[in-house]
Amino acid sequence: MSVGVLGAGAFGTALAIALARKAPVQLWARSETRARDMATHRQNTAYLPEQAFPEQLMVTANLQELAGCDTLLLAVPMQQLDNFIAENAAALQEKTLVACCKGVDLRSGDGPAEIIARHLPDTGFALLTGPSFARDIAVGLPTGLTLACTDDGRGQALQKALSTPALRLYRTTDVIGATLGGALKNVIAIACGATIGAGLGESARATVLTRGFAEMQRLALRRGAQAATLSGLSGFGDLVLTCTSEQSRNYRFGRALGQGTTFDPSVTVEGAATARAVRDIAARDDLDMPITSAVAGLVENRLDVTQAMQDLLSRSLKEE
Ligand SMILES: NC(=O)C1=CN([C@@H]2O[C@H](COP(=O)(O)OP(=O)(O)OC[C@H]3O[C@@H](n4cnc5c(N)ncnc54)[C@H](O)[C@@H]3O)[C@@H](O)[C@H]2O)C=CC1
Ligand SMILES: O=C(CO)COP(=O)(O)O
Repeated sequence: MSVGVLGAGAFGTALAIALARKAPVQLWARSETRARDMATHRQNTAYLPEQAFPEQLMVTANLQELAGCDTLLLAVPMQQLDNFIAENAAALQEKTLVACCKGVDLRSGDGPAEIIARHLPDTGFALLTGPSFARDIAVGLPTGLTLACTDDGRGQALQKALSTPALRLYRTTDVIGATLGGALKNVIAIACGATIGAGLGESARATVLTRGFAEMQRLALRRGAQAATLSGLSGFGDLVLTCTSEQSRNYRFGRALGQGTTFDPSVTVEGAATARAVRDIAARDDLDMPITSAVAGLVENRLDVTQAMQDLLSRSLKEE
């Protein structure tokens, strides 16, 4: 299997570094200047400074140079995926595409599998997701991920090719569960960050995390996911990591909301758009997702954290 990575942000670069420790990898960046800078300095100074590129990592801004790769990892932000696939469909045909993004597209309500199937119906698809910070993967710290692929034969081949001594992939055929777990945990991480940022305490965060997990399960099971996937790395595992770590951008964005401070708008925060997309899906499916709705309200500046928590606390008492 010959692997290329599309998208040279933090995650694409980290995956390329990890995989290039065992085999040649081509990393594609959309900016020619950035690609040249990375090729010269053998590191990604913008997104992952001080992580030296292995010898077998090649960088290019020319997609044609990845023509020989049969497997392409897509590491562009979720809200850019549709345009990215549409613009580059010709170069992506007859490849196995492994989406590495986490989220739900705001315009269509779709995940990566549906978006790719719309543009490239005959293309093999898998999703790589789970608890992992880019820097940890780049450094070579032990990390477990979920590889979801409905075609288990393809899934097995990908699992083998994309695992390394430090990066351990677990396999599932439940693409729906893996997609929704990875998408929704970011929304709940924003809520947890907001809870801590507003000074509401760690006990409150534990409740938000746990009730957020109940929302994740409610939506995912309704959409056909398996409960075991939600309890696995791509669901519960990533939820715990993202809701409790200062490394998480979603958590830090939420914390800034709670503190009433500004947050750099250029930073990728997948949970912000996903909260709005999922709030709309839940309304259509007649599902109760109060924490997700609250995050959507915070993101849209219709609510502040005090009001959002007051709304959650004043709901009628329920069975767990
Ligand atoms: N950073 C992390 O620790 C992890 C990130 N992810 C996921 O990976 C995905 C990408 O995130 P990051 O790499 O962290 O984001 P990032 O903000 O570090 O990088 C995004 C990259 O995508 C490129 N990009 C944006 N729009 C594009 C377009 N239209 N065409 C081509 N390239 C485009 C940017 O130039 C940039 O290189 C997200 O869905 C994120 O949730 C998943 C696990 C860990
Ligand atoms: O997905 C991630 C960890 O698994 C990265 O989280 P952030 O996007 O919140 O930084």
